[in-house]
Amino acid sequence: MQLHYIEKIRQTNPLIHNITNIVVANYVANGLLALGASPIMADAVEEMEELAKLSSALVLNIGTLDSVKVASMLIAGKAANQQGIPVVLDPVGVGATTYRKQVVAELLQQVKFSAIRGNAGEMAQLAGIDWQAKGVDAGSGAEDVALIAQMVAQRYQCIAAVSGATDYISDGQQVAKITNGTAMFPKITGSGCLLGAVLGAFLAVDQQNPFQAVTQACISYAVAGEIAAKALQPNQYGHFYLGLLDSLAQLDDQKVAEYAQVEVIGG
Ligand SMILES: Nc1ncnc2c1ncn2[C@@H]1O[C@H](COP(=O)(O)OP(=O)(O)OP(=O)(O)O)[C@@H](O)[C@H]1O
Ligand SMILES: Cc1ncsc1CCO
Ligand SMILES: [Mg+2]
Repeated sequence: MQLHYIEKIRQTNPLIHNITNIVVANYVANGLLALGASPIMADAVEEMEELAKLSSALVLNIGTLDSVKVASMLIAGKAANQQGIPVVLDPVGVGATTYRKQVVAELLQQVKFSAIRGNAGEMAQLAGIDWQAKGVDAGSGAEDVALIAQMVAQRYQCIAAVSGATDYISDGQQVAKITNGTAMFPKITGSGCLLGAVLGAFLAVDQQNPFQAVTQACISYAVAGEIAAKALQPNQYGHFYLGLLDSLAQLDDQKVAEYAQVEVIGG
């Protein structure tokens, strides 16, 4: 079956509202543009409700959170729920501090998320599993990552996407295991944050099949990185940073299908 997510994104040019961190905001906006979506980065509490009416998806990323931003996230999330548009959570570094844990708990309580995306350390924290995370980096732990994805999906009734060398996507029952990608991804900052925004764009064009939308988003993004890395020496991280944007711009659904390395278990 040939899927047409990228074609649909380019045809409909969905507006993706991001409340994201100061490290990656510019990169995420450029990545969404390269893919064919339309980014808006906006934090002011005064404009959250209006933006929910214009946007096709909302992405909340707590990377550089503060109390003002969190207040906007809560209002934006609730307004997006009311409008029926998908909301994505990126719980950056959630295990690192008490404040991050408290904020994520409150967001999860007050906002219904279509998808939560994080690295293994962040998602293990949300699943309540013991894990040695390191700041915003994944760290290591003994637990089966597929199980972490399933647990997060069940606990928060959403699609869970755990990124890493292998990505695991779950709706609570099925788990998709994706082995595309490149070891250059963790050498640039914001690669996970951009993936969270890309989930927003894919969900925006297919609200009926969120598991499929998130799985295809993760495959497409990993394939874009894989193709970008092929043209580079192993340590050309700066070139990869830009090459990933070019590769997203050049990607199409056919190339994704050609490169996809995915296995779906359970269901
Ligand atoms: N070692 C690896 N080999 C292949 N692909 C990888 C590897 N590590 C990460 N990826 C890919 O990198 C992308 C970003 O995921 P990652 O888990 O690195 O995000 P993250 O830790 O949240 O990043 P950041 O916080 O810097 O934004 C995903 O598409 C994932 O598949
Ligand atoms: C490095 C860093 N610190 C807070 S957010 C962020 C971007 C990657 O998660
Ligand atoms: Mg991250």
